[in-house]
Amino acid sequence: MQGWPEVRAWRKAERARLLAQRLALPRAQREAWNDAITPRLAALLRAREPLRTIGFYWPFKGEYDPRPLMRALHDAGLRLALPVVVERAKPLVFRAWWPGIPMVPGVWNIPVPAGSAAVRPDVLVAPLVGFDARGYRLGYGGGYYDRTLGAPPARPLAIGVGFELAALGTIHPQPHDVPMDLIITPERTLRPERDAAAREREGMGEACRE
Ligand SMILES: Nc1nc2c(c(=O)[nH]1)N(C=O)[C@@H](CNc1ccc(C(=O)N[C@@H](CCC(=O)O)C(=O)O)cc1)CN2
Ligand SMILES: Nc1ncnc2c1ncn2[C@@H]1O[C@H](COP(=O)(O)OP(=O)(O)OP(=O)(O)O)[C@@H](O)[C@H]1O
Repeated sequence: MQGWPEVRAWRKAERARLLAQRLALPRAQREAWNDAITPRLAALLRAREPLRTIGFYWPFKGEYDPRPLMRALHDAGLRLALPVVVERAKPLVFRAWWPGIPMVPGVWNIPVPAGSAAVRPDVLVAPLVGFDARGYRLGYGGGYYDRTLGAPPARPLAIGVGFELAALGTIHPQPHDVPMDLIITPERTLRPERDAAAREREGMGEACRE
């Protein structure tokens, strides 16, 4: 693939294909996959304690639905937040969320908390339209998560969540793309950094074997 115009066109087509596939899933299939993701994500977050604030999202277009987990984490005393597009082509702002807080429609009519305080999540759970084994994520094309993760000062731990049908060989990463630290699907947890190091070691092991 040559250059960004070609990659951008390819991403646009892949996005459309993956979204159509996801939206066509029978509800029971989606629910089964959601139910498989929730305990994996919960265990992963528990292993990372102490956590202060977790940035989630309000699902749309057939994304993994994190709301049952959000309620459970809230009851367990964690602080939660939801993304708000405050300005086009700027990082997302996260606003505190708790069960029952009034919501208003944001961009694309995705509900956002009405007027709660802006907070800085130390973990971001990001929905995936597509992903690759190196942890790169394909979203809706706004670049919002890339900008949010690329913005100083402290980079939150980034966890991508999606279904296996979103797996791609490569998303043709560009300089602006920020890889996820972890990716969770109903079937596996990818740790791109660690997996790459393991592949490297195996390769070396092969070469060094007497
Ligand atoms: N559930 C959920 N909430 C979320 C996100 C998400 O991915 N999932 N976001 C994660 O980012 C933010 C909203 N994302 C957006 C991404 C793109 C555009 C947008 O305007 N897209 C252009 C197309 C861009 C292009 O293809 O060049 C458009 O529709 O015209 C708007 C919002 C915040 N909330
Ligand atoms: N840090 C950044 N600074 C400037 N432009 C950026 C930055 N990150 C992304 N962009 C721009 O935003 C667009 C993002 O396209 P890309 O295909 O990477 O989106 P995406 O990762 O699918 O979107 P999203 O993160 O909103 O789900 C590109 O036009 C890119 O040039």
